Amino acid sequence: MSMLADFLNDLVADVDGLFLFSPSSSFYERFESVETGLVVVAPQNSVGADQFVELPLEFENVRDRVRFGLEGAMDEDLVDSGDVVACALGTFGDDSDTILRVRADEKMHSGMYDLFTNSRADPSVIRDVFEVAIELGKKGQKGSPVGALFVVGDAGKVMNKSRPLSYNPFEKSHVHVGDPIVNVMLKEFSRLDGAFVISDSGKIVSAYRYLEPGAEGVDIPKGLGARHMAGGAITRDTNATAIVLSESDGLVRAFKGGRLILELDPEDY
Ligand SMILES: Nc1ncnc2c1ncn2[C@@H]1O[C@H](COP(=O)(O)OP(=O)(O)OP(=O)(O)O)[C@@H](O)[C@H]1O
Ligand SMILES: [Mn+2]
Repeated sequence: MSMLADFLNDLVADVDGLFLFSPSSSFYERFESVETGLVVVAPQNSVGADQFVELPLEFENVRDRVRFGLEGAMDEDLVDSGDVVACALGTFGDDSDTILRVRADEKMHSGMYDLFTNSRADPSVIRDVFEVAIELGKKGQKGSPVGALFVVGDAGKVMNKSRPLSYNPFEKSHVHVGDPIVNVMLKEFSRLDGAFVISDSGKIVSAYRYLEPGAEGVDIPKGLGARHMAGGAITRDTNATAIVLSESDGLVRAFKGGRLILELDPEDY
């Protein structure tokens, strides 16, 4: 099997760093003293690594997990764009069963890391809302494209800067994003006007809100309409994150601090 050993050698030759994803402590200890550029990527830094990137959620998809780890490491200046790193991770279980070689690239800098780590709402709430938006974007509503606007976090302030367009179907309910039945409701109500308001912990506070933020100082790409403008602007006036599905181009965008920080095509997910 020397050819296979050669191949493995090639795979890790001249790398600038080694990323261990959720390593066990015994696995980590094997590398701890020898490697420079060692970065641990995990939900918690249970091994006490010096260089650590927190995963806010376990990405089932390996590409997403690696991309998130690299993006976090770039944001934290643990690697530079252009660096080539080896990653050790578990694809089928907790034990490391996979080695991959990848170049940290500005192109994989989607804003996802920043969105999760610097938002007020729980990372899992942001993820659940993304999933609803992506699913809606893929399927539309009964086959035709729909748009939707979700404002996540800092809900009290968001409510103060908005008004109802219609009765609020979530008025006395205590339902949360991520419950399967709620996702069905969100999709159903997305056909109607206005925004959903969701709390830091994921409670659906309201549907049908007309947002009235000040649009001053909002830096949003030209060509986006009122839904995106309102979604973007509310994140400047409050500490909310806005996740917007466009009816016209089908993309999902996220805004924070009055800026567009992420744009993705549901068909890629
Ligand atoms: N201030 C607002 N608050 C809440 N919802 C809004 C607001 N402005 C517009 N919308 C919603 O966005 C919908 C689409 O508006 P518009 O086409 O101007 O937005 P857009 O940014 O071009 O979005 P899309 O790409 O989906 O067309 C409106 O029908 C309305 O439901
Ligand atoms: Mn439009």
